[in-house]
Amino acid sequence: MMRYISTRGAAPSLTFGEAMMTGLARDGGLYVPETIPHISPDQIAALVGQSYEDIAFAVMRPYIGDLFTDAEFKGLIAKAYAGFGHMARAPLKQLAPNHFLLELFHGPTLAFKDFAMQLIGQMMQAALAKSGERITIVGATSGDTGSAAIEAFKGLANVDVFILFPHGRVSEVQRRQMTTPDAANIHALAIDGTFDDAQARLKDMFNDFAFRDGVRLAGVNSINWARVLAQVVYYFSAAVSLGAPHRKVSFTVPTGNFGDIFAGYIARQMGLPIEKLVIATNQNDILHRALSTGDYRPDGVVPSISPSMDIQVSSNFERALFDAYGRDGKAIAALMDDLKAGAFHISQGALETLRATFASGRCSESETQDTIRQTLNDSAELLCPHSAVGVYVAQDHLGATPMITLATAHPAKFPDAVEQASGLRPALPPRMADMMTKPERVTRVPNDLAALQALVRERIAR
Ligand SMILES: N[C@@H](CCOP(=O)(O)O)C(=O)O
Repeated sequence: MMRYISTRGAAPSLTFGEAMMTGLARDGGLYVPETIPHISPDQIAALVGQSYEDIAFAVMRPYIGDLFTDAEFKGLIAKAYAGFGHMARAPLKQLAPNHFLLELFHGPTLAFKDFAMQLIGQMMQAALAKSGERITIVGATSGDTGSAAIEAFKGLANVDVFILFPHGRVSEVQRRQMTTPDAANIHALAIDGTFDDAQARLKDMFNDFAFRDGVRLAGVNSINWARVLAQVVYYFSAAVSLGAPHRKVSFTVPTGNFGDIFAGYIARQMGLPIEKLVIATNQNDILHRALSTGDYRPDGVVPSISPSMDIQVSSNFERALFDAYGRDGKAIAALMDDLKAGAFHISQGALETLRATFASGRCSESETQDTIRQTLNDSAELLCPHSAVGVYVAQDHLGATPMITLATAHPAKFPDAVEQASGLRPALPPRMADMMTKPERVTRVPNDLAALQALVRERIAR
């Protein structure tokens, strides 16, 4: 049965169910499968024409061990995607010759995060129903993960959800998606700091074992392997629509915490014929700089019109480094120690390994705006700023291989930025129309571990 190991090599290996409920490994690392299951060209060919749900089952089944029976797992997948607003779940649109857009924003909160969050919501509920346990989820968000988690877990009796978002650094729609749900188990916390601060405090909570065990802490960020796994599926669904396994494709991914593009990497490792995975960054371009120079050096988060990507410490890059360093946990632990001291340098061998799979590019604020305007004119597609970053960077990598750019969020989540760029103000779906006038429930919190822990303890004791 599949086991999961830590990228830092000093935590016990776990089953899928344990890794899903654990979040961060106890040595501070991230869980990855001990081996990556291979899908043969014939098995990929058999996915052609299947529903998104059937592809999801075929791709994820080898990873989940005996946590669920086949029938249970199929039932959870069906429930997870039933609320999506598009029959195809992740439809492909053509933008230009050999350039396609994968629309990942038809889920309940209008962002790609719903693909994984809706499913892990179902899986965690089913696992908790079997164990009878109660958990405390703490999540860090730069805008999209938070609302997706709240939507997936609101109102559940055995889960409390605390979402840390950077005060004043998410769009109004993103903020209201987190602050207007009135379920008692939801706690929206606006932290005085950046997303990197929020994610660092979240990891601090996991690394404080007394706190972690005391509140039964669980994570739904992409530090949780189950999040990454669910996102592998749409790489398969898109690639088979464009001719895989007989034709290669490439993907460009607007990138922040590196979870989404890492899911593409896993699809490639499984055998999906992906030529290149292109990392698209906004002005917070640490990943582009790291791939270009080998230097991974955070230099402060600068707010942008694509706020979900305003990140300098991309958690999942650690998973890619783990493979690039030949799965040497000690080497990864040393790099992460260097990062605590300010930066790390990627060895030449590891850099070449990364460059064999990944390319990268950066998009400025004005290029983002121009791309929104230009894409509307040329293809009648209104992009959100994050997707525009992807489309801009993809244009430098177009060629004989079909390029699929991930459209990670609906433009209506960022109406001000989109209107400023295009003159069009995208409307929220009618089901969300009252959100802009509902009362908000939010607690402003300092960037301070002890204060956050006290707040969590106090709220769950109520
Ligand atoms: N861009 C994300 C940041 C958190 O990423 P995650 O994939 O680790 O949950 C967001 O919008 O919250």
